Amino acid sequence: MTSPTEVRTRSAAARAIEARKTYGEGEAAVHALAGVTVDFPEHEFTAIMGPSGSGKSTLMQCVAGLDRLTSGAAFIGDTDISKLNKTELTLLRRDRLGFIFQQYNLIPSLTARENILLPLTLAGTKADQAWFDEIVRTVGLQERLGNLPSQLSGGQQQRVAVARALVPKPDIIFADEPTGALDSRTGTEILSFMRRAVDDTGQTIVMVTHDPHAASYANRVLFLADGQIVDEMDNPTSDRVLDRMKRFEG
Ligand SMILES: Nc1ncnc2c1ncn2[C@@H]1O[C@H](COP(=O)(O)OP(=O)(O)OP(=O)(O)O)[C@@H](O)[C@H]1O
Repeated sequence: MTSPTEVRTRSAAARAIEARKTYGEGEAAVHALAGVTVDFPEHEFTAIMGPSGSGKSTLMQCVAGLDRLTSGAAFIGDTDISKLNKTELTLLRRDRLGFIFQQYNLIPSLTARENILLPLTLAGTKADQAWFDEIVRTVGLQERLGNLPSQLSGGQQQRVAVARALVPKPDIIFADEPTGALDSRTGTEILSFMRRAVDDTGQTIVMVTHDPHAASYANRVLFLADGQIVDEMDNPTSDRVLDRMKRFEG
């Protein structure tokens, strides 16, 4: 039977419906999201761009259950997360979502292997060994699994974070400026790997970025301004994204 929080949606891994988020009250109110309706289709890589303060992180955080909408609804698959309590939300994030942030958020006292396996350890489940090996090989960490984060370069630490997000096979991965702290070569490697995860394993990724090059790895770019989606672009190239971003400055 379908519970009250389940509704039929098409093949969206996540979606927002009339999403509004207001900080503060009265004259001081900031409408970080001013009515956003959007689908994040399964097996696609979506980038979210827009000027500073346009609401990118707020949209991602509210769809990923890290923050609550003021009104409207956010869905992960068929689950209306605005109706979940705190514990249900924590479990949903743990069991169904993956996260990659600009700061890698690795546990300093755990090895690379333990960090990668942490979400599964917390959930009390075991890794699919073949899948773990494949991910580790693809991100090139075979020789580094026994190292602590402090013994790894920034790029290697972000590879651990990407592997940690992918190993549990989440329904969707949310990435906030995942390459923001990396040099361009390492950033490109990470983006290529994220792209391959979508193409080869059917992963779904939503990524907030300021970088037109990073956005060019996506299937589609959403452009936000003043808390609203003002444009979108399929099959983006760096140049087309850059041109579109320049129009925000005019
Ligand atoms: N906790 C908060 N309290 C008050 N205002 C907030 C809070 N978080 C965000 N805002 C405001 O909401 C708006 C949207 O912020 P958000 O961080 O989503 O933008 P962004 O597009 O991700 O920006 P950036 O590119 O600079 O990271 C901004 O005006 C911001 O100042």
